[in-house]
Amino acid sequence: MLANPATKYRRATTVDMTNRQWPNQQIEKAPVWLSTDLRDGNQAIFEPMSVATKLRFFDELVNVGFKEIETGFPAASQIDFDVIRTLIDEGRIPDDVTPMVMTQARDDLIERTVQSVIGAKRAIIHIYNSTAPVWRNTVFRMTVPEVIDMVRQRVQTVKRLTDAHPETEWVLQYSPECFNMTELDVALQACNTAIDTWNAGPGRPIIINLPTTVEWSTPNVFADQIEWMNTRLNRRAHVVLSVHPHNDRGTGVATAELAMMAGAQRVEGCLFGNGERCGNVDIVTLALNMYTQGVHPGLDFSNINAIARVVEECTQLPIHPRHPYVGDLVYTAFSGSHQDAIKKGFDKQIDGGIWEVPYLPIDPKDVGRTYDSVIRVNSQSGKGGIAYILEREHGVVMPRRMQVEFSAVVQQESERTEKEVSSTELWSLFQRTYLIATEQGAVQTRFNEQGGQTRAVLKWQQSGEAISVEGTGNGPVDAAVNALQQQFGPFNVVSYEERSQGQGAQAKAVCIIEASSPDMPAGRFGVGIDDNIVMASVKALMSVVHRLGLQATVHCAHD
Ligand SMILES: CC(=O)SCCNC(=O)CCNC(=O)[C@H](O)C(C)(C)COP(=O)(O)OP(=O)(O)OC[C@H]1O[C@@H](n2cnc3c(N)ncnc32)[C@H](O)[C@@H]1OP(=O)(O)O
Ligand SMILES: CC(C)C(=O)C(=O)O
Repeated sequence: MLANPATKYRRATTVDMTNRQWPNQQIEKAPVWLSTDLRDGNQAIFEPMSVATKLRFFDELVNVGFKEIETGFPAASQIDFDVIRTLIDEGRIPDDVTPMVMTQARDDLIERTVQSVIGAKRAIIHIYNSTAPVWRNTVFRMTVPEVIDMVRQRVQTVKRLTDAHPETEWVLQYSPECFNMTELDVALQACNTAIDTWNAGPGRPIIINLPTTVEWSTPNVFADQIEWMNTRLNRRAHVVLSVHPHNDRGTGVATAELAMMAGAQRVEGCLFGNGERCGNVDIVTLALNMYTQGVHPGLDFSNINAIARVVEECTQLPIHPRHPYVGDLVYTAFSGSHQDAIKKGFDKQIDGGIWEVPYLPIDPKDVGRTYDSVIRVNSQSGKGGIAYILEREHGVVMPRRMQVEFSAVVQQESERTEKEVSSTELWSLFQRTYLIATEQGAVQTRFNEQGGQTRAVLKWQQSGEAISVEGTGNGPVDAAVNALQQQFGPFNVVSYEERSQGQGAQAKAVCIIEASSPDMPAGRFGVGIDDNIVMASVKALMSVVHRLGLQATVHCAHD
């Protein structure tokens, strides 16, 4: 890299404006969306799409809700010509959808382009030429007046060819390519020439499409450029002002959003930001950004994964796991404080209420995603996330102090393995920690009432010995505690919770007991799960005794 990049790179020209309006605007309604997936997107992939693939993609775009779709560059490729002809000849374009075809501003190409859409109900002919100084001087080797004259002549060609087919409703789209790098007065002259030559007016609509062909400035400069044009275009009421942002600086979405605030009525882009170099603006992100501001974008992403799979198959390009709204990881929190906040947010979230779950800007369900992987556990995770998974996937609701206790166990495990702890592994760790003692040696119990007291007899095998203990108390749990104290010495039940796991006939009782002992005054938790509530409590007691590290002190009543 250079010590002084200013010797090599020119800074974008700012717009001299004192009364800019766009910073005070908000995006209040959806723009007209044009998908250029089949044109700009198709220009940017290893293997351009076949006719069949393009037709499949077109159907998907219609399903998503696009009303304008650029199907290709028919004068450049037979495939693109065949696609648009198939769509028209087979009546595959819904009445409310308008196809667009693109061409350079060259007579021979325009002629073939118009031929490709003869017979369409409505069609947009899109012509472009670059207006920026480097292109004028290097590619076209033309002066400004010569470039303007080229625009006039090519629009006349489109007009002449389309006027011969009044059965189609024709729309002209003119793009001054590299608009963002063009002197504003030159861009305005080119656009107004197109507008006037087309004779835009009632029944003769025109789209003026202003691209950031190669993104060059901060988005606020582009917004200024759009506002400047918006207030100066001829016949403004008959012009649809469109933008076509690219993403070379990684600010394509911001550029489009500020442009909409500055007066853009239409946005061209691709699903998931495919397109030349760093992509066209990502229409999915733009649309869902609007949605999460409470403005419906008019596009339907309620099954975003299915759409993503179609796009991946058609483009043969994978979508990044962190891609906004759709990436595999974008609804997942690994870090403890995020997990804790998300769990609390879910607990508090009211069905049908304003969405207020921390760290999740959108309810994953609105785009057809589940809550399954919202929380994943690794060494960065904390108690909240672990508790969330155990509760959601295994129906175990841990009391707060137990969450702290178990998260230390999980932390140790994930640091030992240096890996994520899956939900299955988490459950197995939970079982090894809390349930193993009771599952290994099945306890047999007998309870009966004696003079208003409950008498408990507990039997189990321990190190090959059959143990049997007895105790009385004011209920089965109290009696069982007293019986176990005979065997293990004193311990004190600090808290007791019982809930059901599952529903209906399959439901089980989950009992969680916290107990302390003279050697472990801070206490430990034990868990018992059983079809029977009392049995779950006894198992939880056996578990907590084991976790307190209590050893048999008295061997009583051996069978
Ligand atoms: C920013 C964008 O995405 S714009 C879209 C770009 N997409 C494409 O180009 C894909 C399809 N294009 C193609 O396949 C080819 O360019 C074709 C088939 C259309 C034309 O191919 P060719 O006739 O071989 O010409 P080629 O592409 O090399 O064009 C160069 C000529 O066109 C001129 N030209 C380039 N762009 C334009 C334009 N927008 N309007 C008018 N003339 C143009 C150049 O000045 C050059 O003229 P010259 O030969 O007199 O110097
Ligand atoms: C709108 C056209 C010319 C385009 O693809 C671009 O400028 O990026």
